[in-house]
Amino acid sequence: MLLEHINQPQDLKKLSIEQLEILAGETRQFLVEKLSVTGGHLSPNLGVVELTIALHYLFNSPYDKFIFDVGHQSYVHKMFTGRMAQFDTLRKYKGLCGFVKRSESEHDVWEAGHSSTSLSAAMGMAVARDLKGEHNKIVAIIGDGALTGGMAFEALNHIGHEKKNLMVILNDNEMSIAPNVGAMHNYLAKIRSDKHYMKAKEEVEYLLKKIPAIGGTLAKTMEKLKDSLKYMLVSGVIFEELGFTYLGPVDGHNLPALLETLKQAEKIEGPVMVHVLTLKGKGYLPAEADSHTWHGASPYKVESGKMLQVVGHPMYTQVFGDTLIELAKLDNRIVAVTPAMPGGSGLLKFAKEFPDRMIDVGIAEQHAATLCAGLASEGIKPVFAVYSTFLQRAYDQVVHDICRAKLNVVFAIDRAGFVGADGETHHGVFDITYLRSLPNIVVMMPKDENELRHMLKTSIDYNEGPIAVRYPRVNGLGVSMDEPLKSIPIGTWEVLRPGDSAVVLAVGPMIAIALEAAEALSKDGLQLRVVNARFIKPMDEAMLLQFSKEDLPIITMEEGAQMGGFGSGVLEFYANQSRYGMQIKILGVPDYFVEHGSVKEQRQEVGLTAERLVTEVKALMPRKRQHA
Ligand SMILES: Cc1ncc(C[n+]2csc(CCOP(=O)(O)OP(=O)(O)O)c2C)c(N)n1
Ligand SMILES: CC(=O)[C@@H](O)[C@H](O)COP(=O)(O)O
Ligand SMILES: [Mg+2]
Repeated sequence: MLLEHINQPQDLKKLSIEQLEILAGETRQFLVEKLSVTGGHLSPNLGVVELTIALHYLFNSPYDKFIFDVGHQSYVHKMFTGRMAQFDTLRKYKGLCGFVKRSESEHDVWEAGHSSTSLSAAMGMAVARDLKGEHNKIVAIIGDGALTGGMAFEALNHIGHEKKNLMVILNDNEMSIAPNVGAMHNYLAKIRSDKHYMKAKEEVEYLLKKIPAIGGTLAKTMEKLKDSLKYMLVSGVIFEELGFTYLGPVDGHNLPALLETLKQAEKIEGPVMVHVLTLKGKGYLPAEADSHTWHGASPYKVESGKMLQVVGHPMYTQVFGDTLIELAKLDNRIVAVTPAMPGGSGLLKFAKEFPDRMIDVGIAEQHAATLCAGLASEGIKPVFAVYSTFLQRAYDQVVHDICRAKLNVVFAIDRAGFVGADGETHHGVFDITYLRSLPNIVVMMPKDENELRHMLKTSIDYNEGPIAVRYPRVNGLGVSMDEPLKSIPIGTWEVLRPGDSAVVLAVGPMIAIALEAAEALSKDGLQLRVVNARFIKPMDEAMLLQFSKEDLPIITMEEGAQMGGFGSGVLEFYANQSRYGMQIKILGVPDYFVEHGSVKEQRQEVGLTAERLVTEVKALMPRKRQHA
């Protein structure tokens, strides 16, 4: 096995081209086997095996810098940079990260997780290199999906203008997570698919090479025509217009062709775009056949290609999708908008049922948000289905275009709270903080999947401005969902368990944890009142005033940043009411980025557990007795 002798990129350089091709096969086998146990981003990584081999074969990482966009396709890079032995811990707690990670290796020069940052980072590194008088290569590897991100266009605009020496490898597999969308996608498809065009291009390029030998006036005329001919036939003319030298498209699985093109690119001054055509999922038939499903694979059986289904009640995501269909049947104002996550957001069935009321804008959260504002300004009821972490990308649009204008946009915020294996770049732990501080917005979170249904109904019925319902990346609790949809009065909480020792104001999945703690405390004679604080904004002020009258110690519990979160809101409320001397404890996510692992491990790490709540309630008791 060649693979076992690859401990560092230099080991690749000792191999012949034939051996590199054998190594590609062994690398795929390694990925398919390892990820059948750990799960992970299988199809993206199977698509970049030859490309990653070629990059490490030709260039000298970490002196030459590889910047992976998103970073979910960096497993092969990690294999060749000394981390093969750690793949059993991929995306596990304290194990190998599923994205590029500077702390793991000197070869990991740029961290991401969110899309479309690689070109800006590459430009920054190129400017830095030139200011320092260094001469290393800078290579950004960006997918066709990530290229639909606005940041990528901002960077292309700047790079093409500044003409810095850097290389952009466009890994074009025609897929985002789902099939890619947009005009850029269509343009790339034209380049990819126009075989006659490619043939003509080859013939004319052959002729252009012969011009000097033709001699006489024809040669002079052809010489004059050369640029316009080249211009006409350079397939990536859009990139050439932006100041790049475009090379390709080249077969991303043909190592000799890849190596030749990259060697050619290396010699070119200024920015170069190398257009590489790959097959997402290459080499593993189930992933080739359905690279959408195999984009983020659960553990699976290699032979059958059957993913091991997680047994449990429907995910909140599925309940969202089903409920939105139910609501959309009754209300034709409803339009769903997704930034390239139709599957992850649970909208595939909706898209089938209402094809003309489902909009996938590509990886373009900023555009998606203001598109929703435009829709709402004309009386449509847009439902912006977005992961909490990716909504961060559109913060100004939420502030400037939606909240300030008080437009009736519904935010269906999925992956709210810890997300598990994707880790720190993907947790939805900041949206409570960044939304509750905005005027005109309602923010709520259900206690279970049935209440999610009612909150969606509430959102559609609400016409006083923007409203957000956030829900976690977990299975529901298995509660009944038979009752007819009903609106919930805005700003009302509910007491789920009575008690007069202390009050816990719990948000979303923290409620189940609070009920477990209450049960344990009752065995010690302490009665914890459990409140479903389902409206983060506006809060139930009547209930808050009641608690201060009863002089009850209060604990808030949220799977979100403590800084500026729901608990902060409770503190602010009492401070503004001049209710001094209240005993209030905030349980949330501390002020650091929580790494990958399982949701359970992440909650354990930050103390969002029943045991912790029991301890905190007991710690508040003596002072309460002192009062008496
Ligand atoms: C800002 C942002 N939005 C959405 C995502 C979710 N996401 C992760 S990978 C991906 C598709 C990327 O497509 P492409 O760049 O073509 O890479 P491929 O998986 O095809 O190799 C998306 C939408 C993200 N990581 N960041
Ligand atoms: C890399 C990326 O951002 C997406 O693939 C993300 O990992 C999807 O997350 P879910 O698995 O929660 O849909
Ligand atoms: Mg792609």
